[in-house]
Amino acid sequence: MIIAKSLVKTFGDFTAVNGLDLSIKQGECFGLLGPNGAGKSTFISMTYGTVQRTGGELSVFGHDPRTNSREIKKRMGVVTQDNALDESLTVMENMMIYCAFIGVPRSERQKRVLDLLEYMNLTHKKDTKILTLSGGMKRRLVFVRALLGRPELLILDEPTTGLDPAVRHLLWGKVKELHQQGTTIVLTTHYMHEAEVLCNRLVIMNHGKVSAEGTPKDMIHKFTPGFVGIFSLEDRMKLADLSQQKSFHFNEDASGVYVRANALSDLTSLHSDHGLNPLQIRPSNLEDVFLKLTGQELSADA
Ligand SMILES: Nc1ncnc2c1ncn2[C@@H]1O[C@H](COP(=O)(O)OP(=O)(O)OP(=O)(O)O)[C@@H](O)[C@H]1O
Repeated sequence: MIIAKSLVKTFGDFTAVNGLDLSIKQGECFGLLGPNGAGKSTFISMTYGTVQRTGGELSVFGHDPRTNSREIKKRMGVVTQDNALDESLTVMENMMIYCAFIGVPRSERQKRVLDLLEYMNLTHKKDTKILTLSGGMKRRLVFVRALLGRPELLILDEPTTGLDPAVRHLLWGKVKELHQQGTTIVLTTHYMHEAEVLCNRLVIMNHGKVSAEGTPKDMIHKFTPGFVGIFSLEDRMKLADLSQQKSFHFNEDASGVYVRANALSDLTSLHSDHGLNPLQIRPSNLEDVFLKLTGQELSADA
């Protein structure tokens, strides 16, 4: 559905996307992860022709966005990072104007808007001015807007940033539902848990290209297998010594010392053999992979 080959985008002498290769298939919920500035939004903007590529190849639904972005936009819905709603108009007015803009037949507009407002639990706000909506309501409304064209492909650019847990969980449910109904989804997020919950496949981007690709499970298994024990900072010296001897992966930040080991028993033995009590032990997760691959892991053995 989206194929990028050696894709490049430069802004002046700065290269934002630097030889990106990826292929997103119909029916996937595909995650694009990467640190700030990795080139995720630039890539997304290239898929619908708002940003023109500098080099390489890009096709979406078999079309080149450089020459055929209209065809692509008809079949795609986008939840952008900024809401871009007309604050002085009501919810209904905003959505009706958007329906006209994307060419929904006049006779269908009202029903389509009302159905989607219902779907996103916003019916009671239909005559309310955007100005008075909460951040969570505005985000849900941007989802409504993205779905008005009944897209085959839904692009979600950091869809839950800044939202409270209840709204985030509600949106996760909706994304899962849309995916189950056959919508192809491309998601960028800085919440690793969100990517683990929603994505069947993902890439981690760094400096404008793909660092790693796979299912969340495979990536964890490949790059950071095992378990992580979190210890108090007071234990840092003892743990640093033991990590050298036992080749544990050892990191620390302001909240504690993180020790990753392949086997759970390696961590529990720190308690039985050395009197070191973990505050928590958890299976390693996508955040561990992300920190490792983007070079942000503070590691004694790095
Ligand atoms: N129009 C532009 N002109 C100049 N530089 C740009 C432009 N758009 C993006 N960039 C730069 O390209 C790089 C990649 O930006 P991009 O927004 O694609 O990253 P991102 O991975 O989406 O980051 P974030 O997670 O912060 O949204 C950044 O360094 C950014 O400053």
